[in-house]
Amino acid sequence: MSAPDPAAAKRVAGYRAAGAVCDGMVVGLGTGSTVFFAMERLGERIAEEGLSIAGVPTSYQAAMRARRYGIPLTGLDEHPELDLAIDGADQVDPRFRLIKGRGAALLREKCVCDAAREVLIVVDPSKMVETLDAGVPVEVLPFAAGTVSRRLEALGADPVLREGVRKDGPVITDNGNFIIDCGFGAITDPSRLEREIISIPGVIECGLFTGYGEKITVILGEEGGFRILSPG
Ligand SMILES: O=C(CO)[C@H](O)[C@H](O)COP(=O)(O)O
Repeated sequence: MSAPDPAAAKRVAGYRAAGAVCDGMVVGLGTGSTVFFAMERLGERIAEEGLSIAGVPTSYQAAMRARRYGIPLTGLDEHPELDLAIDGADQVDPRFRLIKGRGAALLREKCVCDAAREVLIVVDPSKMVETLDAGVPVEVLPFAAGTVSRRLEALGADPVLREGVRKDGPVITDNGNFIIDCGFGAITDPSRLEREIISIPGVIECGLFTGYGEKITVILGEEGGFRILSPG
């Protein structure tokens, strides 16, 4: 039996999400390999069907991809309420609480998730877990990285400043901040942990998304098809 192909599953999920977009919608565009498949398909629909939409990108990378695929862009100032957002995730639990931020786009991703009436989370099966236990990325004001790290340690984390790849020193986010990655082990109360992290002075945002389960639909791509998982 051949090994599962995450890229094939991601493509199925992304393409299915793009199929849910209707003419005239303003759509939040997440960051990451799965949502980029959705953007690829949206680009095809714009070219083939004349689909008319505008996208709100969550990172420079998402904006660059959108331009490549011919998706017109707008912002939250023009559209503080979005019809839909499409985004990926690093982990999803049965109550649709998420860990996001592998790509360091979590701050704008949370703004877009919050602004959207409906959110499609596109994932491959490796992302579905019973208990969230991946590292939680925390976006931090550089000035306060030291004090924030101490406070995160007091919450039980092992904070590690994220380093650049092909760039010396820390990753600088699209918003000019640092990312501190925090392993907590199995997270028994993700909502409480999210509240505790974001209440630390100097923390801009964290990658726990625990308050959006009601408006999230998960599109779980598999090699041979997909499953739509609804809240509740
Ligand atoms: O949160 C994210 C970026 O900050 C991504 O959505 C998440 O990491 C999933 O990425 P991929 O679809 O490439 O697995």
